[in-house]
Amino acid sequence: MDDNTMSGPLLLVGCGNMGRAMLRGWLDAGFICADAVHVVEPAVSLREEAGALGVRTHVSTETLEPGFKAALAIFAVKPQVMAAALPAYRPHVAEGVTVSIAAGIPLASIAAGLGEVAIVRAMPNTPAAIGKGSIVLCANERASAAQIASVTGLLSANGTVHRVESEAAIDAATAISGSGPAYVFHFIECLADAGVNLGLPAPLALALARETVEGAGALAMATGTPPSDLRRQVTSPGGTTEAALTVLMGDEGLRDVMRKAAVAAHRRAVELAGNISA
Ligand SMILES: NC(=O)c1ccc[n+]([C@@H]2O[C@H](COP(=O)([O-])OP(=O)(O)OC[C@H]3O[C@@H](n4cnc5c(N)ncnc54)[C@H](OP(=O)(O)O)[C@@H]3O)[C@@H](O)[C@H]2O)c1
Ligand code: PRO
Repeated sequence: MDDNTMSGPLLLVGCGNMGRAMLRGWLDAGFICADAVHVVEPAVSLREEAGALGVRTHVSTETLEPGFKAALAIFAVKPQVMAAALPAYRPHVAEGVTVSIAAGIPLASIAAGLGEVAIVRAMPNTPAAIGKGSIVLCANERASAAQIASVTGLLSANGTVHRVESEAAIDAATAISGSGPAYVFHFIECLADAGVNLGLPAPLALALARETVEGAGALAMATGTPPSDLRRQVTSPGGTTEAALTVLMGDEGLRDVMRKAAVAAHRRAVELAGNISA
């Protein structure tokens, strides 16, 4: 590849929750043609779902053409299966750039499975399906500027791409933006439950919780105003928000809970690195 466009086939290995989200983002944005994409996915229902999007599907590497060379290969399989999965792809990825989105798995470990090839480690999140994801990436020394630009170009169909030089930042980002949508979805669940507890019908409580998170997120992005200022704008002295924030911002409040949750996620990312030999 000599610029930031795809000049050959794209190989997606694993089309579960995150692989499918990314594929949808690429296709919906028109960043790739479906018939340039080969998906390897052992699960029949997921393979059929991918096939319905127009991409070519394979149960394993055995049905890839023997001389198949991916310009860009994306590994979206669980960290625990990376070590076993990588070697079969060696002949197919040697000339392109490989992207791994597996939580915790270091660049060096991926190279141990694939050989000394160009590798980008990326951490996306599920809003990638609608082009609203956050993607953090870090490349090894084999990846050329053109290859990194090509990966960045593709992943920008999934959302905002942040390049980092330190691989350690990928594990930290995993705990914040990679897992983060689940924290926000749980917040929506909790806010809706609180509404039901106060007597609102469940569908109305859920609608209000979803709309509030969407609206507050959009306002935070649109204004660029610090979130602490936006919070103060909601908080009338002696009013209702202040009463609630006394609970949320008290000892062992949300800040403390969030920090502990992120530390637990980060610790797990570091543990997952042990699932493949370097
Ligand atoms: N989900 C997220 O929000 C998210 C966000 C950022 C990063 N990630 C990372 O993305 C990766 C995938 O996560 P996920 O949530 O999408 O998992 P998932 O839903 O389990 O999808 C992974 C898929 O890969 C398939 N697979 C297993 N071995 C394979 C092989 N050798 N070749 C091709 N496909 C194979 C699995 O099939 P079987 O189930 O039949 O084994 C499964 O359908 C993980 O490494 C995770 O850390 C996920
Ligand atoms: N989903 C993956 C996990 O839970 C990685 C970040 C989001 O491990």
